[in-house]
Amino acid sequence: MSMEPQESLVGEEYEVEVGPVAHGGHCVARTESGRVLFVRHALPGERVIARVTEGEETSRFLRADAVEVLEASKDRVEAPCPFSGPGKCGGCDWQHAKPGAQRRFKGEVIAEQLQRLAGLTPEEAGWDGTVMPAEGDKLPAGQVPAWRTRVQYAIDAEGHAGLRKHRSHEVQVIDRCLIAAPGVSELGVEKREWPQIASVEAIASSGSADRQVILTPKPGGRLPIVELDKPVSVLRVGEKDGRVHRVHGRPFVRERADGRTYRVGEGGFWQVHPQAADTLVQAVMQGLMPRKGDMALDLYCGVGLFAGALGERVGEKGAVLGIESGKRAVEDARHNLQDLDRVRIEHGKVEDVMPRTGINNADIVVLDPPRAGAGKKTVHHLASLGARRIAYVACDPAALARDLKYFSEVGYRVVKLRAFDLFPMTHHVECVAILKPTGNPA
Ligand SMILES: C[S@@+](CC[C@H](N)C(=O)[O-])C[C@H]1O[C@@H](n2cnc3c(N)ncnc32)[C@H](O)[C@@H]1O
Repeated sequence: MSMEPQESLVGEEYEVEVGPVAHGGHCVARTESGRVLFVRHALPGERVIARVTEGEETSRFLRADAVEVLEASKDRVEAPCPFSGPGKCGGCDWQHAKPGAQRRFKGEVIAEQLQRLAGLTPEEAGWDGTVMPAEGDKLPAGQVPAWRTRVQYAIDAEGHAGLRKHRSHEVQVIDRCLIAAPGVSELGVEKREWPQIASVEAIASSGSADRQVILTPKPGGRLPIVELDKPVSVLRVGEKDGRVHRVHGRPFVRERADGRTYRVGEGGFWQVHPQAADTLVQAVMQGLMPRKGDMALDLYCGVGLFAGALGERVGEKGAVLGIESGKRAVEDARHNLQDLDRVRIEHGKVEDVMPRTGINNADIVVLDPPRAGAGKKTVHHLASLGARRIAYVACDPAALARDLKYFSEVGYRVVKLRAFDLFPMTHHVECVAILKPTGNPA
């Protein structure tokens, strides 16, 4: 292997015609010599000047920003956020696109991943090709949905709060994040200084008035007295153990979904969009159609969102088993579902707990894995349980498509797929796929 220093192409500019959207919040373009560019801040069909932000002579592809638009797409709008644009905040990918176009791009990415990794057309996946906005997010032109109930602020060397630039540790200082939920903005994290602090996560529950900040001090840094514009509970990340500890106030926030209250402690997972938990529960229950007496699994169950919904529906003769690897989330799930004695929560990794507990059958299954997906081993194990329906909740269409392919190898086919825009302005999208055993019309 040659150890010659490679010539950086950062700063080089190319005039290009912009091609389709690719997974990750950018578009594909080619230079005259055929080199592939992943261009941010561009839209399909535009002619732009793309300035390279990452890459060398020998790189397989280059990353670039559209720094000048020569021919604009009809989908382009002026980015409503002043901190969006080349070299600025990396949080949003599609501020410069109309909301309908953003959803269309996300749909194109899902279609491409399904075709490439699972060999499925939208029709074969039981998908109408649409990406649905969350309830209340269809706003008049120029208005932006303020949906983000959890914001991870990075703190710069002077102690100012901001957000990280794209693929960088640099901080874009901001005075307001346009997509932050009002409960987060009202705290005024951006208005004060945070010496000795590396990051501040601000959480505003959408199901209660609970507000929380989780502080990560710099190495050796001391915690400040936290005075914000609204009362908050304060937690900190321990320097030695990396775990979240209570400083004052409640160590959890209370969220609501499907008519139940869920305690979410110490930085545990909860969907970030206020409509997301209810939207996903509804889609999963419509797809699984639980029956009284069913044996149900909720894999990667977090604080018990789907286990709670299933526990309500399978009746006293049914049973629900949730599996979750986060210790604190398991405690919360057990607390949240203590009134449902048919629900049991096991602590551990799905791939370890399933074989260990000897689960060998289930009527219905929901799985909601992290971005990496479930993987071949878990998919194959799941298929052996003989469930009549499986609901797969996915935040990464590439991992979903790969896992759908694994399911198809072991006798399960996707019969319905729905996609939801639960992350407006960003490239993220949530999918719910419903699978049935091949050849089973029920
Ligand atoms: C996308 S979240 C879903 C949580 C829950 N279904 C919800 O909607 O609130 C994924 C969860 O899986 C957990 N997790 C990650 N890897 C795991 C594994 N290998 N086995 C079990 N749980 C895992 C995480 O701690 C997280 O709570």
